[in-house]
Amino acid sequence: MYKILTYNNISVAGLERLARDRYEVASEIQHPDAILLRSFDLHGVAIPDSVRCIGRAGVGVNNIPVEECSRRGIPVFNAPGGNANAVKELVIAGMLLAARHICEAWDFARSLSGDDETVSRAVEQGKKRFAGTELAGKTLGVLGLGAVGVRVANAAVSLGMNVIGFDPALTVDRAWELSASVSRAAGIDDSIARSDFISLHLPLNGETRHMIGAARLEAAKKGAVLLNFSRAGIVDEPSVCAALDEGRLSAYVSDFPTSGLMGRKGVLLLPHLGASTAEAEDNCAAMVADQIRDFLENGNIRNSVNYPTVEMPRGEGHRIGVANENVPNRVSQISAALGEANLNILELVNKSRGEYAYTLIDLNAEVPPTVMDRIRKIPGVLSVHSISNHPSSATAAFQD
Ligand SMILES: NC(=O)C1=CN([C@@H]2O[C@H](COP(=O)(O)OP(=O)(O)OC[C@H]3O[C@@H](n4cnc5c(N)ncnc54)[C@H](O)[C@@H]3O)[C@@H](O)[C@H]2O)C=CC1
Ligand SMILES: O=C(O)C(=O)COP(=O)(O)O
Repeated sequence: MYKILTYNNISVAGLERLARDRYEVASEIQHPDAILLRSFDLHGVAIPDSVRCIGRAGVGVNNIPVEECSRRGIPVFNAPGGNANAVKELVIAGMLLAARHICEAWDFARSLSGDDETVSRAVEQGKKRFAGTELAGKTLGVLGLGAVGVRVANAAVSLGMNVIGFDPALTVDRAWELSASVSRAAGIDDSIARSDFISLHLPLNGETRHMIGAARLEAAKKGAVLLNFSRAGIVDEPSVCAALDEGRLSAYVSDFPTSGLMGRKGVLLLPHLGASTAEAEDNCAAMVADQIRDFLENGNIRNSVNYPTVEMPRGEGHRIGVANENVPNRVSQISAALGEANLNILELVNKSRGEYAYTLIDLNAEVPPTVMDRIRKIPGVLSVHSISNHPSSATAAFQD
């Protein structure tokens, strides 16, 4: 039995991929083989030694100590694109909420009382306070053209907006998906200076933390709207508040409430709802459950944020998976240890990614625990697992 420790509610569509006869899935469990979570903050949590991989049923992994996992030979999986459509739809809603003052107007309409005539009079007198602007013809600057950013950009084009975008690492696939009407901004400053709406779609990391600060916001068009469906930490909150106070920004639409933003004029807050649709929750949970399963049962790595993609079809051999530092001679030392134990390598795949590498080896016989220990002790080897000899159909299920 494999044991999966869950944090957060994981969609049934994902849990169903982990068959009850082979998987025990629970929010409290001893010696888990894997952790399956959404936004739960894993920083500061002692990850048990038994954990072989971590699956994030979503995209952002800033809630996971990825560096520590890498050093311990633990692949971290996520679900690229699995919730992108859900986020895109809420971003479009966010632009409309701000442009048409929908939240304030909704509050006003809900506050009305009296008979039909009284209400009707109040409506006609009050509505001028909520007159807005249209999206068509306005410029949207999209920062980060990944799964979400590209969809937001394309949807905005279809609403008649002029769209500019910036992504220093735009992939060829994303470039193909992007509408030809989206033009390229020279950089972040250029995007901000030219936009009526600025939408952030990049990961929170050391480079992007507080990326949107005072200097950049000073260059914004007067009355611009800033939308943040990425992470709170990408903006410098005091600078955003100052820009709102000065009227430099007319609204800040954020999926990440903080005490400093609550109740502040011009701030529209949603409770981290971007990925909270039935479809996105199902997609992400199913993708990540399949990836965890394929790793535990076959040693394959797909959609990992810290280890290379490694997939090897299952044959007759006895399989081991080794995570190691990406330095010379690791594979030769591993194969020497196997050879000295008279084990014959049938297939071997070794891939590296940055500082880390991963090797899958099929052998003619089971690797005895003493040899596994010997491999484990090779300097630079981070984790070694013997992979059960009952290949799963996880890959096939995923491709469906
Ligand atoms: N509100 C919510 O519920 C959700 C929030 N998110 C957040 O949105 C972020 C983006 O999601 P996806 O588009 O699916 O991720 P993605 O990985 O497909 O795209 C991120 C893009 O940002 C770009 N990027 C990185 N650094 C940049 C920089 N300094 N300037 C401009 N672009 C930069 C990357 O090159 C990449 O193309 C996630 O990392 C997550 O934090 C994602 C899903 C749901
Ligand atoms: O996928 C992401 O990055 C998200 O922010 C979604 O978070 P959630 O799974 O809804 O807690």
